[in-house]
Amino acid sequence: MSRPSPVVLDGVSKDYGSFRAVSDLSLELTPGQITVLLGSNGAGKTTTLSMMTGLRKPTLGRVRVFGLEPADPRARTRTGVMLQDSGVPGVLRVRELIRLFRQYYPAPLDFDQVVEMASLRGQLNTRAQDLSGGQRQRLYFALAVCGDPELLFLDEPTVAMDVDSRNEFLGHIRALADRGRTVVLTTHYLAEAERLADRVVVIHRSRLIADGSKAELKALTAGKRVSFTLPDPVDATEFEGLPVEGLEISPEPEETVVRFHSTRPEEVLSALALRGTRLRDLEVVGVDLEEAVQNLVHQANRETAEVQS
Ligand SMILES: Nc1ncnc2c1ncn2[C@@H]1O[C@H](COP(=O)(O)OP(=O)(O)OP(=O)(O)O)[C@@H](O)[C@H]1O
Repeated sequence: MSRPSPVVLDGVSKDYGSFRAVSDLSLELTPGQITVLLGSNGAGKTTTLSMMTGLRKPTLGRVRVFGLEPADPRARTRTGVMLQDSGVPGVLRVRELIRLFRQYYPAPLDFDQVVEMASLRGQLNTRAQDLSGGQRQRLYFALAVCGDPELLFLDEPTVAMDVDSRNEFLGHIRALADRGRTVVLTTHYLAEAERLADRVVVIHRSRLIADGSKAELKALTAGKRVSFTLPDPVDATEFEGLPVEGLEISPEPEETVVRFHSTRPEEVLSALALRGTRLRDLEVVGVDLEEAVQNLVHQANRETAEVQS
C-alpha cells in the first residue's frame, strides 16, 4: 500500500460565524516539496494553515495529515509548526525552550544543530521576552524544527528578519526539502516564493485560484512584458487590432512611456515599425512570479465582476 500523502485537503471550507474565510479547498501535497501559499491580506492562508495543523476544524470537508486527523498525536510528532505568534513562555531562556521542546519528540535533532540552523548561538541565555523581532522568529523556527519533523508549516516566517538572516533561513528551508522534508509556507515576499517554491498555491478571497509550479503560473500570463518610450504623444487607438494586454500609456514632459503584455510582441513591434513609429529604450522581458500572481488576481476579480453584473 502506498504511504499516505503528508497533507490532503478535500473540499475544505471554514466559516467564522456567517463569514466564509476558506471556500471548498482541495489540495494534496507531495513529499519533499516546498509549497508556498500566496494571497493578499485576509485571503485565507493562515486559516488554511491552522486547519492543516489541527488548530482549527473545518466547517465542511476533511483534512488529513499522514492519513490521520491533524490533531492526532501520531501526526503531531511528525510535524513542526511555526506560527506568526507562537506564544512561548517569555520568562524562559532560549536554551531552556529548545531543551524543553526537544523532549516532546521521539527522535529530536541534536541541540547544537538546532542552534546553528536558527543562528541562536549568541542568544542562548536570553529570555524569550527579551529577543528582538527577528531573533524571536528564529527561536520559533528552532522550536518548529527541533523534532526533526517530516512536515513543516511556516506562517510568514521571515517577517522581521534582516536580509542576511532571511537568506540564511531560506537556505536552511531548501536544505530541509532536499532531505525529503515537506514544507508549507505562507509569505507576502514574492522573491521568496520565486526562490523557494516547488509549487505555488494562490488563494484569493477564500478560494484557490491557481496551483502549479512557478513556470506553470507564469505561463498562464501573456508571454512577455514590453515597454518603450516614444518622442510624441500617442493614444490607445495606435494599438487597436494588435495583440496587446494591459496597455498603459504614460505621458511625460518630453516623451510618452508605453507598457503592455503580449504573447506576440514581434507582431506588435513590426506593425509599429511599418507605421514609422520611432521607439526608444525598448525592453522585452519574461514576466516574473509577482506579475503572474497579480494577473491571476485581476483575472479572478474580472470573473467575479462578470458573474455579479
Ligand atoms: N477568529 C476569527 N474570527 C473571525 N474572522 C476571522 C478569524 N480569523 C480570521 N478571520 C477572517 O478570515 C479571513 C481570512 O483570514 P486569514 O488570517 O486566514 O487570512 P490571511 O490570508 O492569512 O491574511 P494575512 O496575509 O493578512 O495574514 C479574514 O477576513 C479574517 O478577518
